[in-house]
Amino acid sequence: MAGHCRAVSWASLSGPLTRKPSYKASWTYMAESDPSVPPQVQTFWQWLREEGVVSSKTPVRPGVVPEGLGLVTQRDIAKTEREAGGRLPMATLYRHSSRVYQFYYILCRSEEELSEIQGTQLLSTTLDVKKYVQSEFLKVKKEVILPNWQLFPFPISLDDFFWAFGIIRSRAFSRLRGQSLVLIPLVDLINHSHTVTTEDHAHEIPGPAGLFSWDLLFSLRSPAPVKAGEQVFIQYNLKKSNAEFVLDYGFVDLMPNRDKYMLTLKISESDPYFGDKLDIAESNDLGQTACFDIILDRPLPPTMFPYLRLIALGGSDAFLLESSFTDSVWHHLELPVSRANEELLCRSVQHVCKSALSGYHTTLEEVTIHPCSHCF
Ligand SMILES: C[S@@+](CC[C@H](N)C(=O)[O-])C[C@H]1O[C@@H](n2cnc3c(N)ncnc32)[C@H](O)[C@@H]1O
Repeated sequence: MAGHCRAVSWASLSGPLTRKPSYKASWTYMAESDPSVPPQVQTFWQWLREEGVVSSKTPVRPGVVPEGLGLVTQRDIAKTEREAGGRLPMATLYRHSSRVYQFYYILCRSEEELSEIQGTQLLSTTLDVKKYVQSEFLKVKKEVILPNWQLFPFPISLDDFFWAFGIIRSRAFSRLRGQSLVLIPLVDLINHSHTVTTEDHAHEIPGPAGLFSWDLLFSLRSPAPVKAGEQVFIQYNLKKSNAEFVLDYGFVDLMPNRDKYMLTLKISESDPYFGDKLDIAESNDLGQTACFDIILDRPLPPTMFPYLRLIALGGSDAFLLESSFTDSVWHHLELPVSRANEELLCRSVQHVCKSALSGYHTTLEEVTIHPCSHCF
């Protein structure tokens, strides 16, 4: 089978009713499986070999790596080769490879365990997502599962639903033509590295039938040259904060600028100048509530201080809210308006910080890092 390119189409990725493109997997070479990978993965790999999807010269194979399982190259993938279309074409079908399905994992933590992250924004986001998944499950159960129970080979529990939700969040590829999300099992073994600075890795290419075919190859391109035996990495997401990384993937990333605190500010409805302040905020693309990402070691968001000064505006400074200042008020707010206004905004920021910090049950000095058996 060496050198033979065989395509397998994955019905799970498309259906005749949707008329969406179906993906095909193609491998140009053959590969041996790594004996250290779990038996299920070996069985799956064997099946792929029997189907002619992989071969001994397949450029990557599943391997045991510090991140759990990953994709390890069998030969050098050179830069020129990559640019000339040296792809890692792949697609598979298998389940439960990961040592830890992290999203599922954090969402399924008990209230007591979650109290370890008490005070963090991660806790409130996790609890919100948990509630959302639970309510979605009830909806899906009522509208899809119960009316079609005969289609499901086993009862589906909330736990199964959390599992599926976690799989999608941590393993699906997005932004492909015709599909908002795709799950491609073997490809989903690819791990993240902060050293990769581009998200450009997933591509669709026409299948053997050409441009007008519904069959597409999913092509994953290594963003960097990789030496034989090394792991291939991609960049999962350049924009997510570390809290989002933990929620979606279960780990924090080393890339700078991921440590964010989202400061939420609000113009109070009981403010005597509420209407005027809201008009000014809205004409500067902000609203009654505005969220500002405070990133460690980075300058504060430029619109945060004008917004804070606007919220604090009152007393003898309230003349700035008059209509004659409509065009220039924001410009004035970019610099301190008065000592009283500046002191008020400092006090309110201090108050926000103190109440955020009071949510933690330990101080930084009291925190001891416990080695965790689930961490890599
Ligand atoms: C798409 S899967 C990758 C395959 C996964 N390692 C496995 O064993 O199935 C994503 C998961 O891999 C792990 N992972 C990926 N990149 C990682 C990294 N740089 N550090 C730690 N864990 C990582 C996380 O558990 C993440 O949720």
